[in-house]
Amino acid sequence: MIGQRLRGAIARAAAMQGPRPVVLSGPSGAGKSTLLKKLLKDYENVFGFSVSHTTRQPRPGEVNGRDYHFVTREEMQKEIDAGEFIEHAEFSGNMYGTSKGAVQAVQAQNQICVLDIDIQGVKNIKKTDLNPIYISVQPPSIDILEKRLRDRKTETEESLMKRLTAAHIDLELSKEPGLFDLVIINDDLEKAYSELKETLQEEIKKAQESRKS
Ligand SMILES: Nc1ncnc2c1ncn2[C@@H]1O[C@H](COP(=O)(O)OP(=O)(O)OP(=O)(O)O)[C@@H](O)[C@H]1O
Ligand SMILES: Nc1nc2c(ncn2[C@@H]2O[C@H](COP(=O)(O)O)[C@@H](O)[C@H]2O)c(=O)[nH]1
Repeated sequence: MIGQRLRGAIARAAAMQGPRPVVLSGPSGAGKSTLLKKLLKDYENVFGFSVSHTTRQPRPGEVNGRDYHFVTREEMQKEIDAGEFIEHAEFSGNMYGTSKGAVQAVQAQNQICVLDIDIQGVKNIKKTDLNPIYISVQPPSIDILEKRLRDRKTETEESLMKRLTAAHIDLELSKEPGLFDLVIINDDLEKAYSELKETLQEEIKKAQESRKS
């Protein structure tokens, strides 16, 4: 009886701390967005996506304000100078960044905030008090990564080369001990997704508990 009460109190105390945000990083084309979309679909009210700003052009099907806030370099620099960003980075010839507002919008909904950011973003978020779970999604090989990026048909030959160069750097830097809490090799999509869900189980439970109370 006492044991049960204690267990209940511990569960409530853990839930009160609130779930930690989640950072998904890894080379462009590794499968972050694919995994994230599955997570957002399966746990609609549990996770919320931190909508980044970018200066790159929208791809067909991308919606301003849902996939990214698509802005000009001048607009983004102005907001950075005004202190509105938690982190920002130059990637493959474009600026990307997470605004304070993007994270606050998700947290205001009581959802677990998921950030999809490159490795420079990871290093910069480490300097903040956000305290997320850091996950690196990686391809089984560079050749497979190149094939996935080519098949996605979103890149020019030039931007593809830039992304592959960045991928080599990412895979090297991500070996730093302690930088990531988990590395997922996204070979089989369902296996990778199961691994992601399993790692986030505790945070999912916390979020579901806090939504009940
Ligand atoms: N396990 C997998 N097996 C085969 N193809 C996959 C797998 N995971 C993702 N893909 C495909 O690889 C391509 C790249 O995936 P995705 O766009 O999710 O990568 P990403 O890491 O989000 O890239 P970026 O950082 O550029 O946004 C997509 O066309 C996706 O459908
Ligand atoms: N440091 C940040 N990196 C970000 C952010 N939003 C996205 N990204 C990363 O950029 C690349 C390319 O994305 P794509 O949509 O053009 O393919 C990818 O690695 C993303 O993770 C951000 O806010 N900050």
